[in-house]
Amino acid sequence: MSALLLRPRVLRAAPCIAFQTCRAIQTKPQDKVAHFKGTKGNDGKYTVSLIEGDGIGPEISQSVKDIYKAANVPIKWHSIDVTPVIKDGRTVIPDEAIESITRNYVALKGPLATPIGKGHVSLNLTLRRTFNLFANVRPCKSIQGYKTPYDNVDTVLIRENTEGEYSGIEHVVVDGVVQSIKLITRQACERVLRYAFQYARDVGRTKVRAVHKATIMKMSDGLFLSIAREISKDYPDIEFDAELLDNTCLKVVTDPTPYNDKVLVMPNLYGDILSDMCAGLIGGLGLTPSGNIGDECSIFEAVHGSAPDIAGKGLANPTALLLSSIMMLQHMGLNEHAEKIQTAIFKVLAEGKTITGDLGGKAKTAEYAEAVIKAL
Ligand SMILES: NC(=O)C1=CN([C@@H]2O[C@H](COP(=O)(O)OP(=O)(O)OC[C@H]3O[C@@H](n4cnc5c(N)ncnc54)[C@H](O)[C@@H]3O)[C@@H](O)[C@H]2O)C=CC1
Ligand SMILES: O=C(O)CCC(=O)C(=O)O
Repeated sequence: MSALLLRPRVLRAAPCIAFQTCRAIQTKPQDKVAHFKGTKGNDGKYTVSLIEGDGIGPEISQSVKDIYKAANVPIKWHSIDVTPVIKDGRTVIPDEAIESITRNYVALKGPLATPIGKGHVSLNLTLRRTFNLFANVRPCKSIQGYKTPYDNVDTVLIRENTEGEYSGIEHVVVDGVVQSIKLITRQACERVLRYAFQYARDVGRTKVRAVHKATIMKMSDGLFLSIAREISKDYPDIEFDAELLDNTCLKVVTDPTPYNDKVLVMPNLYGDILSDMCAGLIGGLGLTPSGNIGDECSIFEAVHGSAPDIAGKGLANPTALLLSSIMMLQHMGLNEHAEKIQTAIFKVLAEGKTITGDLGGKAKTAEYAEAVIKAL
């Protein structure tokens, strides 16, 4: 049944946190049972849908596949093609791809490029909407041994993932005047906010902070904020406050430490931008993972895009996609495998001998992956 049809009482049920966490992603392991619905096949393996993606996507996906094979992770990849098709005048994901993710409940996705100012709609956004992936969880934690201006960044940002500024409702009013609508619904606010409070509780973060611009967007962000206040009453153990987005940006880059005990939750666009900013604090987009979480399926992907400037040169850092896959393994309850691979990644990064160019090293993507395999 469409979530839109659910009665409010059902919507208010606390969402189950979709994945367990460990050192890279968070500071404290969770004890909550993941709600991954997939089951192993007769061969003892899970099937995971894999979208290799555009630009650097195939290169970094290859690293994940190589490392998983070496680590004997009980996963079979089902590669799917999401080249868009037009159906009834709308750009949609091919049925086979939708069926694969629906069947497997989980996917790992490389970056998908979107044409600028023309062409097809974003397939990233289409996937999030198709599968109702309402919360985008973006943790960002300093890598031990990799020196940046701050060595204690540990932010967790949860972004509303299906509407807001990315609703895709745009039209020409008259020649020279266009309108893009920021759509905010109570239903989408409630589910992502409740998820954020529950997430904070489950991972031992004591505060939830709503990031907004309700001073300007009094109705849309105003609704988000007022629902955040309402929901906070159901979580008396979690401190709640709110902060204007511009102030958050200033404070995070001035001193990220006060954000280490918080979960930041916000409308779609703010989360997109703020997460890139946080990535900059720990060494860049080559390092930050994310999970698009839904009630049925979840899709894990790096925060970064297709990096056309370095695509096809073997220069990409696969760590962000690898850490996204670690979030995926935790979501699937494959914690030992997650821990083993993650430990190897951090060992290689901390040693600093075989790191990629974005981190100041000289290693090619495949050499880095080989070093991780040796460290397993
Ligand atoms: N979730 C997704 O699939 C996303 C897709 N995109 C798409 O990606 C395309 C390019 O967007 P950009 O704005 O250039 O952002 P981008 O994230 O692709 O690249 C920004 C900068 O970060 C670097 N970078 C990114 N990932 C890296 C990695 N793994 N290793 C080393 N360096 C890395 C790039 O070389 C570039 O200099 C666009 O078509 C956009 O629509 C952008 C963001 C997210
Ligand atoms: O779909 C795109 O082109 C980029 C989307 C993006 O940056 C994101 O939402 O993470």
